[in-house]
Amino acid sequence: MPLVAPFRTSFGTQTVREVLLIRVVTPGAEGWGECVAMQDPLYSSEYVDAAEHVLRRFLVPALLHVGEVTASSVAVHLAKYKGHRMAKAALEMAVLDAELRTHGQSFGAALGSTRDRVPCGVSVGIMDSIPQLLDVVGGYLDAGYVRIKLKIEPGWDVAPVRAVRERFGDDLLLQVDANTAYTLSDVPQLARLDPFELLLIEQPLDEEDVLGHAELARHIRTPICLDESIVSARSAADAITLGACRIVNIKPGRVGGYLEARRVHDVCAAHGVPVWCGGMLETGLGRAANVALASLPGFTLPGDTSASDRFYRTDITEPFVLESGHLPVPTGPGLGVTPIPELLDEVSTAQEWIGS
Ligand SMILES: CC(=O)N[C@@H](Cc1ccc2ccccc2c1)C(=O)O
Ligand SMILES: [Mg+2]
Repeated sequence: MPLVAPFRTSFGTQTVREVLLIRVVTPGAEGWGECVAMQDPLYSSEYVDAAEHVLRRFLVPALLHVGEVTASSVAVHLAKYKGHRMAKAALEMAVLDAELRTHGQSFGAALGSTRDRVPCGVSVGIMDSIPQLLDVVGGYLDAGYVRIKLKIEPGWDVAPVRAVRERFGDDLLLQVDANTAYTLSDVPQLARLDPFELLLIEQPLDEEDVLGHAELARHIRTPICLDESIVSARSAADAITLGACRIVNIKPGRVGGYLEARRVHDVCAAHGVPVWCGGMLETGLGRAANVALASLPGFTLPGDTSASDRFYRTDITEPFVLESGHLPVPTGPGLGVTPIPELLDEVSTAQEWIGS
């Protein structure tokens, strides 16, 4: 799927999204899952071809051998295979969708939704110039987004943040995301962000450097939020206990599924740690599930649950359209959305049936 504009982060520039979808067929209903892995292993170790391979070779056969499968048992059946959380999450999502459609229950109702719409933030890429950045940010604010997140990297951090603060004022909800681009030697530079009263700085250091984030937290005022480091409820509890983060970005694919995402939410709530729903440039399928998740009570910060047109001119489902800075939580059975066949066909490059 082509992106409406190049999206540049500290780990590269994306112009196209290659996405792996899973359709599960059961006697009761069909279910859809979306794997959030990128085409290349730049955000994490997973990537589309690897996810496809591990699903075909190990994960789908494991479920086919079980026979009767429920969504809550998928993770147990797949646990013997290490890692591949995004691939596992996509499979569990498809089984959960089929199960919920069969019983006529929405994702929101199943996960514990307490709201019927969620406030939406937007992730803004690294730009070629400050004027271009200010134009793009202005456009998103005009569209109604309630929070701005700026991608940063060494050489593009203090100046863009200062420019956005000076242009749009101190009341703007503003945060940054480094995608692991800094090290502890950058502490002085990161401390220069403190005067701008950011909501948070997301994943400044390497995803495995939990103690480094705890050390960084002793030298900067901006609250640290972790993304890539949080791969499960256990890792969230460990990071919080070690003082590595005060806020958590929850991405169901990164933690192994929506059921684990709810456990991350519960662990963070138990520690009084606010969470928000991150984004992986999902189609309307993953977007529907993320908006439902983002409506749980502990999601007290606006997430990267942007409208479909933030990234795509044409989504494969009915588009999610921002209404007064919010997206409505789908109410239909399961995801509440399904791919529109002709739109899915237009972007499909390959498909494969794996049956028992
Ligand atoms: C919205 C946002 O910033 N997402 C990720 C980074 C990201 C960036 C580019 C991507 C391209 C294809 C698939 C996933 C991607 C995720 C983040 O929060 O760190
Ligand atoms: Mg991030």
